[in-house]
Amino acid sequence: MTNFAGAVPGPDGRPLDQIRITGVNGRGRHGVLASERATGQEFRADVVLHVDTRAAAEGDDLRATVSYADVAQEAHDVLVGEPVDLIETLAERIAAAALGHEPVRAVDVTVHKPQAPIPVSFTDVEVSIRRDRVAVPPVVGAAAFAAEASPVDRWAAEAADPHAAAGEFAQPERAESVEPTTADRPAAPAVDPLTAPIADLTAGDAAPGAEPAGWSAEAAADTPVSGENLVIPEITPADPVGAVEGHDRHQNGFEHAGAPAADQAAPVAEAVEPQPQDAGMIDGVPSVEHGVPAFEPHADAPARPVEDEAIARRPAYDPAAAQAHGFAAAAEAPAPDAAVPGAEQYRTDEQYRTDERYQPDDRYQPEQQYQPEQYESESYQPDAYQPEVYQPEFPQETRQQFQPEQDQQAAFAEQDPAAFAGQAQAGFAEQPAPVNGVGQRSTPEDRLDEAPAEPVEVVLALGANLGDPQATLRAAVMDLDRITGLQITEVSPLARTAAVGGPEQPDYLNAVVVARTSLAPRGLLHACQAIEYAHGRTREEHWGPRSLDIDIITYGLLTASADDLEVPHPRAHERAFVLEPWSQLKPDAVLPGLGGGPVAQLAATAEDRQGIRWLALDWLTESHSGADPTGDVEPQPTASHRPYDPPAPSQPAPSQDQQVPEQHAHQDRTAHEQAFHGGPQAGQGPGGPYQQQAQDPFPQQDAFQPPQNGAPAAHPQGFGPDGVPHPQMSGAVPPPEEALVPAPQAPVTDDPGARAPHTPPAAPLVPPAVRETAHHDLSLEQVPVEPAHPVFAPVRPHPGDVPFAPVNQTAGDRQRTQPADDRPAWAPVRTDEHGHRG
Ligand SMILES: Nc1ncnc2c1ncn2[C@@H]1O[C@H](COP(=O)(O)OP(=O)(O)OP(=O)(O)O)[C@@H](O)[C@H]1O
Ligand SMILES: Nc1nc2c(c(=O)[nH]1)N=C(CO)CN2
Repeated sequence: MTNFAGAVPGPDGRPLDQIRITGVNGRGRHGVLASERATGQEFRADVVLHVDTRAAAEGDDLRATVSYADVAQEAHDVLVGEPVDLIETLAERIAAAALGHEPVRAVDVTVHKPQAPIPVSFTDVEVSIRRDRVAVPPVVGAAAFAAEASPVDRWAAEAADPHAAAGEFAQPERAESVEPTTADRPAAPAVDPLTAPIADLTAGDAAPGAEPAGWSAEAAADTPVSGENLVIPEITPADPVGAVEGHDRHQNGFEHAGAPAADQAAPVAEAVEPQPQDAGMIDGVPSVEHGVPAFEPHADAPARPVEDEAIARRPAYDPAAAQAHGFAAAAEAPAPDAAVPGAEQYRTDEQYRTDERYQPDDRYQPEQQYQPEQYESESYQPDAYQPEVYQPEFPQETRQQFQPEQDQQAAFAEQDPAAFAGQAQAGFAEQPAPVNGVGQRSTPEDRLDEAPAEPVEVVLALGANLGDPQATLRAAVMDLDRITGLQITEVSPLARTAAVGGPEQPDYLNAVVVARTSLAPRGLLHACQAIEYAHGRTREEHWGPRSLDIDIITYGLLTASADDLEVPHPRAHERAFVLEPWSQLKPDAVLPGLGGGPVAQLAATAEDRQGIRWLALDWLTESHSGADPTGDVEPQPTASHRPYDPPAPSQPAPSQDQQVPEQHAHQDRTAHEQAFHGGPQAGQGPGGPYQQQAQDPFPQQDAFQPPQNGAPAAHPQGFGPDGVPHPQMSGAVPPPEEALVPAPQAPVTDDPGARAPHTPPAAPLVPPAVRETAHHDLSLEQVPVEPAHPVFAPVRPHPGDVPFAPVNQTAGDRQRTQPADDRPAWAPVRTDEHGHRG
């Protein structure tokens, strides 16, 4: 009954259990036809609740799980409630209601419409969605973000001031706070170092953790929702429940937000094609298309204002608000389900509450069913939480984050009652304490088992040098993004790097992804390891060759060490193969912890920096490692058959010393196109529809200039350190030069005077981010933009822009972040059920 394969992993990485409710019936008036509105018809819902049921089973206690009766009732209420056009909307609302129950970590909803007005014989129409608790806050308002000093600046300021108080980049005892930069901000609560960067991003101009300044529930309730200010994180393809974060708020005091939630629900849900999100990373069977979302907001939609971000954090569907507003109107119509036999079977809340078997003992307060306080009771939390365990490592302020939320809030309230009250109104005060999948704080082994209260930004490093590394890394990116509780936001260029340490082995391909996660650090480690294993990872030799390696580089600003996991990764600070792609993606990134600092500077001085052979921008959609990205053909690298024999040059042959790898690369690319896609214009390329461009997507050699003093000689084929194809590799084709970012040549300098001043460009210059992290002066170097690059826009085409569109970014977001450039920043990777790109 569910269309989603594979269990959803819980915060600890273990698969969650499932509670299935099938065939919830209701007669509703949903549909786009007037006749459907007038007469109504039958709708049916199936709901799968992904819950950890162990604690409930252990204590035989309903309170530790979710009452299926409640969820069934809520599903029924939606089916018979306010008429909407789409069954997608119904599914979204039911999912939101289910996720309103704390123990539910994810939910699958199928809505059936067996009597749909279809003029041919059919059995049923159904829509299935999976939603989970990871909510990605809205794309950062560029202005709000730009107003902040960059992390590097803050780091430098802190490093330069010997008298500086505990700062954000300090070692553990000083790692807890991110200072508001605006004097008149309300005082913030102690900031959770895990979530501080995210709080920064999401709170816009407000203090970390606070609702945006000036926002009030009442004011937001009056905010009209239109294509202009409609916020879409709730329903972006793999952004399953932006609604849910808001919904949590509903559950915790947000229901007073008022009408717009109900108003919002219809346009939001009907505008976007739900994209199932498969948690199948365990079995490694991709079943998701990261496609172009159906919904695009108004072309000149403004960057999301702060107020919009507040709205974005509210539920897409708020049953309470709907009841008060949307449903009230619906109630004036004749009750569509009045005569549905058996409807009363779902009306069991009351039964539960009056049924002796479920009578609460003195601890049981139905209205507090999943409130955090309940878990403070002895039976629920005998030994779960012992702050003193952590005391030696943490100063008081830092420990605050591991105290129950209520304690933090009490401290905050004491510190600044007014600010506290403001936040309480906006839902802060009643946010649940971090809990595991059953709504009950588990006994953490250590803090690496603690799930964060809010999604945390994490940086993961991927590496591979066996098999078809590029294909593996691509698949790994998609697998990571499918983890329930993890959502990739950005992907770095791909670096080919000389192997560091270990035995003699082939070069690596390395990349870095930035993601947000609601998983505990250890849960994230296990999920990453599951993906490693799914891709054939074995651990035979220390630092030996491997099909896939995924390291957790950072987990927010957390600094923690245990036998099995250390964050930040203890060797990240010295590894150019991690730092360089990371700094390309995030030029301002700062590595916290011992040996940390600005990533670009660390990259510049890392010992293995010379081992960075090239960086490719378009690796998610173009093949640089030799394997056919469609998976149809597996080219064999042999002396007699190169994967992509270059065709006869269409240009005058370059002189010997001009025959740089880029030339090979370009030729190889063209040959690749001919071999696998019938030539450059042969319909849909591997990157999906965005690659169908009128102009030759692979410009001729003379259409652009190769980097003047940039890219070092990459080996035109083969993957061995000496350029000879390695027997274990399927061959390596360097990317075409338009996809290359010059690899580092000289140490980076922070002295702007050391860089030649920019002359007015005849053509766009190499983007600053590239220049600054390429470690040499490219100020006069020009790169062509016409004809269009095939897939990726250059790194950071506009200051402050997102360099690579998040994997899940919507078309609307692309428009906002790439206003002056109609080339796609990122072509969605489409995969079939076997993970092959279509
Ligand atoms: N931040 C981290 N990310 C991933 N694994 C970690 C981390 N910290 C500790 N580990 C532990 O390291 C163990 C070895 O990991 P792995 O085999 O991937 O190491 P490696 O990649 O060969 O070497 P390196 O850790 O130097 O990258 C893992 O089983 C894991 O428990
Ligand atoms: N170039 C490169 N060298 C390595 C890598 C890697 O990913 N890239 N990983 C290692 C262990 O994790 C050891 N050495």
